[in-house]
Amino acid sequence: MNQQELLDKARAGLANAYCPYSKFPVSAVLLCEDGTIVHGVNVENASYGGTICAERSALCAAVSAGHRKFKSITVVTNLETPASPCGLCRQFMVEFGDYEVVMGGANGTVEVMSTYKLLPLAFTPASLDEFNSQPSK
Ligand SMILES: O=c1ccn([C@H]2C[C@H](O)[C@@H](CO)O2)c(=O)[nH]1
Repeated sequence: MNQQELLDKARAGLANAYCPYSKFPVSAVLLCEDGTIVHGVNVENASYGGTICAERSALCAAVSAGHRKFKSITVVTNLETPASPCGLCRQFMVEFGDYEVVMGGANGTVEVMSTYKLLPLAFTPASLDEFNSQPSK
């Protein structure tokens, strides 16, 4: 599946976003290593704090279905220029390694980064592995 097809799928998903409070739909599409596509949208909550972003929504759906390796995540909003994932989503994304983050704007602009580039000096599972292998632990 090429970049444009993923962007189109993500854009189609915007209609499913549940965002009655912010009215800011976000849609994400994960391309899993085996080619499976998993969608996610932001799901807001009357408590506000219970809101889950589209990126984390997609990752939770993918992991729940048994996927842990990803080639890319494609994120779109209705902003003209590409919006980039929030800090919490960056941490959530990097948990599963280094893969492409494709951000698409409504004006057709596309920005491509990676999970590692979006979160420099990230705290990752490797940090805990290092700790657990310390003899002094
Ligand atoms: O990376 C982000 C940033 C924000 N949102 C959602 C959360 C909320 O529903 C709305 C406004 O912040 O956008 C996402 O889905 N992903």
